[in-house]
Amino acid sequence: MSTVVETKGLASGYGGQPVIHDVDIAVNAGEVVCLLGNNGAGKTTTMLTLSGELPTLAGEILFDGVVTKAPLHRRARNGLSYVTEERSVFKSMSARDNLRCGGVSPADAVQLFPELEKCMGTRGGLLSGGEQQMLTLARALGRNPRVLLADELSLGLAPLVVDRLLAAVRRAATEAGTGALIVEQHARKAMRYSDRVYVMSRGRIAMALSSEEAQARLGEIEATYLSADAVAQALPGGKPPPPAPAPPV
Ligand SMILES: Nc1ncnc2c1ncn2[C@@H]1O[C@H](COP(=O)(O)OP(=O)(O)OP(=O)(O)O)[C@@H](O)[C@H]1O
Repeated sequence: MSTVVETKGLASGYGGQPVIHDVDIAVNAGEVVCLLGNNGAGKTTTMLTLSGELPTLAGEILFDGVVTKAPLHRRARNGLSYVTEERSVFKSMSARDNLRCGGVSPADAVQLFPELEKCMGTRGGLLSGGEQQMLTLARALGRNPRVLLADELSLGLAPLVVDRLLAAVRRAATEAGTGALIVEQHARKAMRYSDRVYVMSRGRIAMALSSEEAQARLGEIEATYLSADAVAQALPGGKPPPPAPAPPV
């Protein structure tokens, strides 16, 4: 199995100040890998750096085994599709034109998401949140990317739509060999559709495990890294969680 994207000792951040440190991540062709972590853990910063939108401050990024410092548009030409946190449909263009200007045929998009057929003539801004994200993902996957980076694809969407989106990513990995790195709030769901999981905390990789193992340890992962208490502790000067109430005597 070939590694399509890899980081070694990666540090990156803003204004020359690192917020992620010593990040080692690898995604193989045909794999879905999930990046979990609480708010501010550094997931989006990692994705921005992998996409070429933020500069590397230390360490390196390799695409297909070759170190790259190329900007996003060059990485995109070489097979990277990047879906950002913000919904990225062109609001005044029809769904059909959104696809065409991404070089994707509407028929391919409908094959992936049949529910898009009825909205092809509708302006992007008038689509529901779920339809917008299906359109975005259809545009990203329609280019048959070697690497898909998807940041919070399913933010604020209904559980059924989340399943549709994650299943489409899974299929692209299994059937087309895309290597996908996804940031997801729905940890449990994401684990069901992925092969491996990285958990980030305070800008570092805290755990790297198979999705099966992550599912078995979900309670521990949530309590330590994803809960409100874990978020409070990760903040500068964060207080430890209050002690659990004493059992009744
Ligand atoms: N544009 C920016 N300038 C300066 N610091 C930033 C900027 N964007 C993010 N940060 C800081 O970098 C750290 C990591 O943020 P990042 O957005 O990568 O986390 P995240 O895990 O994606 O969180 P969330 O789940 O809330 O999106 C945080 O401390 C955040 O405040």
